[in-house]
Amino acid sequence: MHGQVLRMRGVGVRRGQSWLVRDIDWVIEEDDRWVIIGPNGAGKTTLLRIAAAQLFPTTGEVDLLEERLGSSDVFELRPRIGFASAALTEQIPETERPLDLVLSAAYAVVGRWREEYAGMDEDRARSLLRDWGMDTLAERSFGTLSEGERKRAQIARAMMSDPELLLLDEPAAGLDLGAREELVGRLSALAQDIDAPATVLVTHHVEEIPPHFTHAMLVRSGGVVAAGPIEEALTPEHLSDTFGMRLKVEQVGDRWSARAD
Ligand SMILES: Nc1ncnc2c1ncn2[C@@H]1O[C@H](COP(=O)(O)OP(=O)(O)OP(=O)(O)O)[C@@H](O)[C@H]1O
Repeated sequence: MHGQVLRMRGVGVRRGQSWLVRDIDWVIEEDDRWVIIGPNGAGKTTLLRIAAAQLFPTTGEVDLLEERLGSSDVFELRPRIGFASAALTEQIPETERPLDLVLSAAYAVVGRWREEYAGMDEDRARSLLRDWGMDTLAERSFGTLSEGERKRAQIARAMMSDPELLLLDEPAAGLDLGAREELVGRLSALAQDIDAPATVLVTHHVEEIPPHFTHAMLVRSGGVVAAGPIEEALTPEHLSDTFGMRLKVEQVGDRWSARAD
């Protein structure tokens, strides 16, 4: 597919009297790698769930993979989108093997080609597990994996359907420094792969932004503070507005860091 993967226009989500997100305009092109940054409760997960065709906005229009959300079949759309989040991880049984976790993502994809190529699924699942450093752990039970291994198994699963859009909700949350750095390295390699899908990664920490991510959206209280090419969006002013405190932002090499000013 060429061109735009996602376009939101005037998107808002209301629950009761409050707006979880509002006035969101956002375009993702196929080669983009976005990071969404913002404090707790800013609306990051809400935006990701709309992009995953799991949540319909109260207002506005969403064009997702050349389909209009609300007038197309979400069950055909969803397999075209890879989604990994802590909420999904919690649903995985402790006894599940990573191989089956990844393999079962293929069952969501329906159609004749799927039946014809079913024999290739296990090869693809094993190859994805290898890409994410899980080849020796494919047969272990999920409950025995470290936090970092669980995250990597989830991302391998999200990639199984060869998605056109990859959504990662806080993939580095709860990881120790070594596991975080390993994940950031792998995500950076993915970001550089020209065949990789358009990607959106949600995080609270600029230190977790993998090199070669191209765009950033900063959100606060359901609204966009800044969005665009990462070096234009991720300024001290914008980050300070986003977190409601004076922050210094530094770029050292291809990594970012921030602290109170
Ligand atoms: N069904 C709901 N009804 C009312 N409020 C909700 C509902 N779902 C989420 N919210 C609220 O909407 C706001 C945005 O939630 P969201 O999960 O999108 O934020 P977030 O930026 O991902 O936060 P975090 O960083 O803590 O994960 C939060 O204040 C949350 O409490």
